[in-house]
Amino acid sequence: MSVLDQMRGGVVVSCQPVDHGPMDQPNIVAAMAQAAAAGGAKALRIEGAENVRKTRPNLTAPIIGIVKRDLPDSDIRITPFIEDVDALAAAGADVIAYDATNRSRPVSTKALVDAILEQGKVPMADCCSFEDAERAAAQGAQIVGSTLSGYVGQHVATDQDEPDYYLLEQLRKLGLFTMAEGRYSSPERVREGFVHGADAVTVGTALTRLEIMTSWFCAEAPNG
Ligand SMILES: CC(=O)N[C@H](C=O)[C@@H](O)[C@H](O)[C@H](O)COP(=O)(O)O
Repeated sequence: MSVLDQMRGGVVVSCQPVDHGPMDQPNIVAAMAQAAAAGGAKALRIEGAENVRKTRPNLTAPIIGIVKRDLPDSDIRITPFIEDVDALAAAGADVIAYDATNRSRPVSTKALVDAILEQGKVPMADCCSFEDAERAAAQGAQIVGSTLSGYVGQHVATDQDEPDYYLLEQLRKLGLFTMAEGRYSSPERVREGFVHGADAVTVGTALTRLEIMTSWFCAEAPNG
């Protein structure tokens, strides 16, 4: 079965602990991935080649790999360099996701897609708009995701904001595999994602960022 068919109609769990928090360790990421797969996740989204390498051996489900970087001269964070693509491929990622927004960047999106295809991996475009996805489709991306909607520009979405169902419906029209991603923080939102045309829905924070999840519950307690 192809990687896309393995993910179709299912939930992808993004195992990205809070940066530099106590759970930000390859062993823990690998354990979270195994637990998520045991719970029914059809694929895992993993940040960092080291985490992918640690996770791969104990998992049959596809891995969507990314590398996140903080660059001094660009706002692009997700898989900005060809060397990131190569490291993720060598570590065992099946899909490689990259920032597909139209912002100033060190390496063109076309070069990134070409490098991912050259490695025999599936390119996934993390988009914030329909235009991003259209451009990505023309360049050879095989998955388009709503990942960056709400995170580019002035207003930055909070975890409490709704997912971008409208963008999802637009992405659907391209006829590519459509990933709903970003603020799918409850089973109801996952259901809505499929109603609005997702082929798969990625859930991150609500399952794998314990500090943030805990704070949601604590916010309802009288002593915070
Ligand atoms: C904007 C950005 O950098 N998103 C990242 C992409 O990898 C992750 O921080 C998100 O956790 C992931 O997309 C899943 O989304 P959510 O955590 O909302 O379920």
